[in-house]
Order: sequence, then C-alpha cells, then structure tokens
Amino acid sequence: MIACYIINVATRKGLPMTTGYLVLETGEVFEGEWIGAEYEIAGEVVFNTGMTGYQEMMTDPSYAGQILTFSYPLIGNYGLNETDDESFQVSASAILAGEVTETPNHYQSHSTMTEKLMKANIPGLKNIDTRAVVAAVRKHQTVRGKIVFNERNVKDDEDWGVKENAALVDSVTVQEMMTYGSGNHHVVLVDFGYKKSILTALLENDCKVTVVPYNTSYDTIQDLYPDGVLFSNGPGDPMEMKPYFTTIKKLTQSYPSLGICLGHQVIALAYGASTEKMPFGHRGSNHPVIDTTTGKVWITSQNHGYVVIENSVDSNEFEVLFRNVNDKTVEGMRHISLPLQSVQFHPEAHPGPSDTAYVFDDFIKQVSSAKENEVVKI
Ligand SMILES: NC(=O)CC[C@H](N)C(=O)O
Repeated sequence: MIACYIINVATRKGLPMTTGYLVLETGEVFEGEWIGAEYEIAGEVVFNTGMTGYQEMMTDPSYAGQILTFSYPLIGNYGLNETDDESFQVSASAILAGEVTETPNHYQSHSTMTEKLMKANIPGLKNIDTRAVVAAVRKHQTVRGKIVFNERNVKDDEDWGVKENAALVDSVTVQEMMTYGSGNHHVVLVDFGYKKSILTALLENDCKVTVVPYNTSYDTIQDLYPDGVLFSNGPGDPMEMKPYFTTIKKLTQSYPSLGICLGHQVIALAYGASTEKMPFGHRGSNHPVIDTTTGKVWITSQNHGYVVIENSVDSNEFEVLFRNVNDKTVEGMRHISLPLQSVQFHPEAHPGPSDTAYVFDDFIKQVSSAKENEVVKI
C-alpha cells in the first residue's frame, strides 16, 4: 500500500526535464526541477540536517507519508549502494534537494539519486531553494505541502490525503513474522516500520531475532518464548497505536524491553504518559542528548516529530534518563524496577554517529541477566 496520497498520475513521459513546484498549504510556492517518478503527491514537509546519509534517510520507514527535504546542499555525490537501504522501499513520499549530482563518485556506488527515485517510483524536486523551504517549515512548525506539475494555490484544497498513522504503519510493517540469525538471545522485534540497522545491531549482539507485525497478540509473542522484546521506530502519530497499548504494557512487564523512537513513545503512552507534536521535529545526525545520571553528552541520530511530555511521565515508575541538550525534551526513560528502557534517538545510527550503540549492549545485558535469574519472565 502506498502511504501517501497520489494526486495526479498524468505523466509527462518523453518530455525533457521540466519544472515542478512545492506548494505549501500556507500558500508559499517553491520552484524546482522534477526528478524521479512523474506523479503529484501530498505530505507533511519535513527536513533532515544531516550532511550525509541521504540513502538511509529516504529508506527509513519512519518517513512514510512525509516529503523529505535534505538541507545539505549537495545530494547524491557518493551515489547510492546496494547495502545501505534501511528497508525494502523508499519510504519518504517524495524528496526535495538542492544540487543533485548525476556523476557520483564512490567505489560502492551503484546508482544515482535520480535512478533510485525512478526505480522506487518516488517523485522529487531538485534545484529547489531548500534553505527557503526549511525556513518556511520552521516558521509554520508543522506544514503540509504538495509537489505539483503546475504552480497553483492549494490553500483551500480539502484533499490532502494524509493517512491515519495506523495506515502508515500498516504500509511499512512486515506482513508475517520472520526469524533471522541463530544467536543465543531470542529477541522479538515488534515492527512498526523497523530500520534494518536495528535488526543488524541485534544480530551483532548474539541475538536470534523474530520480527513480528506490530499488531501481534501477547499470546502469540509469548508462544515464541522471547528473552527480550524491542519496540521499533515507525511513522506517524504514536497515539494512533492506542489499541495496542495494553499489549505493549503487558509485554514490557513480562520481558526485558527496549523501545526506539516510536517504540519509546508507545511505551510512554502505554504507561499513561502523553505525547505532543514538536514545532518542527528533530531530524539530523548531530542532536546532543545528556545522560541525566552521568552528565555525559552523546551526539545522536534522530528522526522524530512527536515527543513525550516530561511532566506526564509518572516519576514513581520512570526516570527520565536522557534529555535533549538544545530544547530539554525527553530523549529516553528507564523504568524504576523493571528491565525496561526506551530512547527517542536512534542508537543504531545509520545515518549518524554510533556513540550510543551501547544502548543495545545494556539491553542485551538485561536480557542475559533475566535469563540467568529467571526473575522476569512470567
Ligand atoms: N523515527 C520514529 O520512530 C518516528 C516516531 C514518530 N513517527 C515521530 O515522528 O515522532
């Protein structure tokens, strides 16, 4: 299922590169050159400030339903390779870029950005003023846009086609469970749209991993006899996962658990906390977070638009373990008594720094000690 709404499938096949427009619901129009698939599309416009990592970003399922702006001015210079996709699809609904090179230079490069978009059937605009787009997104905070063939005012459009989060997650979750690896620790990865790097990090930590659809029942997961459960990243508003909060809470009370990004948000919600939309999110590879217990600051990879509201977290149950250095928002929590931790940032990196990869080590330590003590499983 396509996560975003295709507006117009009129094609311009055979015509040379033509102009295309980003039109915002607030009325601004930005001109660029069309690349990739030839259809019009709508979505929330977001921006990522990473200087590298465009391949990992566009294939990160958390971008489903969003028009992704690369703020770094030169995109595609080291090409795209056969190993760095974070999923089986380009998940962003469309991309916006400044200069896009057609002559990448890297020994692993396998395709250009334009070829990748064509193959994945995803549209984009290049040579668009991404600085102005980012300024507009920052000004309006959350803003939807359309990329269209002809300049027009979309202010009064009713049809934005942005799907409910449940549909976004449905478009990226696995259809049936799959098991990978043969390590000593069996981890169930609850898939809201997992990044491949999370699976890789677990496999590198001596795990056997069973990826299950996000709506798998508690009993089905229990029958897998997991040693631990990881709740993945994913697209959309975490509140839309409400029907699963009871299962999520029960799982975290039964098995050592780790939540990453959307996984962190749904755990917080399952325990009664609240989330809210941020002004324009954190998307980039250099977001500093402070460990509130050690005072150490880590540079993290991030991609989120929602955040857990700190004063909604029950301090008898959780401590806020990480906080964003810039805006002080919650970046991670640790349960007071259960082996349960969650992070808003991406310890698996890809793209971005892997300074916080130790979060996986800590999770596996909890999994191991729970197995040794057999005190956690019911
Ligand atoms: N990377 C993620 O898991 C993103 C979580 C959620 N969709 C958000 O935007 O906040």
